[in-house]
Amino acid sequence: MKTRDRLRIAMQKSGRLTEPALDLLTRCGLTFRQSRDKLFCFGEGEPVDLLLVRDDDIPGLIAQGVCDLGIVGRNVLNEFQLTGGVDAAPLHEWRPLGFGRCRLSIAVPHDMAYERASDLGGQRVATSYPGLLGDWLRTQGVDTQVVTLAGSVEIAPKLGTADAICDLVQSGGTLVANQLREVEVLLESEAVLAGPQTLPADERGDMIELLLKRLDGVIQVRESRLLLLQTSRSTLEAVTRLLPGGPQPTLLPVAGQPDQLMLQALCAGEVSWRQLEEIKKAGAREMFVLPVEKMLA
Ligand SMILES: Nc1ncnc2c1ncn2[C@@H]1O[C@H](COP(=O)(O)OP(=O)(O)OP(=O)(O)O)[C@@H](O)[C@H]1O
Ligand SMILES: O=P(O)(O)OC[C@H]1O[C@H](OP(=O)(O)OP(=O)(O)O)[C@H](O)[C@@H]1O
Ligand SMILES: [Mg+2]
Repeated sequence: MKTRDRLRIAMQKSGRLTEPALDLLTRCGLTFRQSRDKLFCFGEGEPVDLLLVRDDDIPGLIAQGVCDLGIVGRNVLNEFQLTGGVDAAPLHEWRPLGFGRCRLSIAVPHDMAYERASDLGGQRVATSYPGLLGDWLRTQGVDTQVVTLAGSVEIAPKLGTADAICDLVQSGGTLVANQLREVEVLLESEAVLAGPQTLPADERGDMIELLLKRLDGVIQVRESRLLLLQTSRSTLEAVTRLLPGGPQPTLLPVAGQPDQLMLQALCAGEVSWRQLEEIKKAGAREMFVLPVEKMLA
């Protein structure tokens, strides 16, 4: 295949991962010219283009070298690794991206007795993930018939085409609506940045390394908060003890008030109202929690 000098990233054209994936790439400083109804988006600033496709096609496009990277659910990536056939050059999960969280679970009708995997012996389980389910059943040593369906898996037990199901669960609402009970979690999933196991040894490899660094910065700050507060020197120790985890806080003098200090702390996650109230009780005042926009270590 002709080598490209621009990086090409595959992502879902229209679905659950589309908005958060575009948002993430935008935060990494990438902008695109084409309208999103098109299959191809040309990158304006950096030499990075997008291919907008069905999520199921993303691992194959990377394995064939049509795209250098893809943003796809771990469920789809791992299923491809198990069932992709000749196309299935081993892929690598370069980064978990923290959105599109769900799990692949086995669920059974409320009236079916289930205590352990062996209870599935001789039963039929419907799924759109025959690779992941088959792999799990093998590790459990259970002989179960896998019924592969493209969608609407949750109604298979009612239709009598299966005894149990193996499907994605997020809120659990679909299971409740279909009188099903979740009994095993096979995979915890989220969107990931997938790519080949070894990066291309040309400019595209350099571009991927740059993108990974930016992604790390974006992912790290997405949850980060900067906490600013004032405290007197006498309450500093008590206040510091209550600070949420993160690197050592910075202390600054307050002009004209020698016993007062301004404290600045980077917190790894949300700072709740309750935490703020506790810190205030310990002697802090003038507290601010600020989102962090960019960070470069
Ligand atoms: N409740 C959920 N149900 C299904 N997938 C979810 C859920 N929450 C997060 N996801 C993740 O989002 C991914 C995309 O889900 P979506 O329903 O948009 O896919 P799709 O219908 O297969 O889309 P496409 O048209 O691209 O094939 C899933 O593969 C999974 O990783
Ligand atoms: O636990 P929940 O929050 O209910 O989410 C899980 C459900 O969502 C998905 O279906 P979707 O609504 O996308 O329909 P589809 O199966 O036709 O894609 C998935 O296949 C489950 O059925
Ligand atoms: Mg799909």
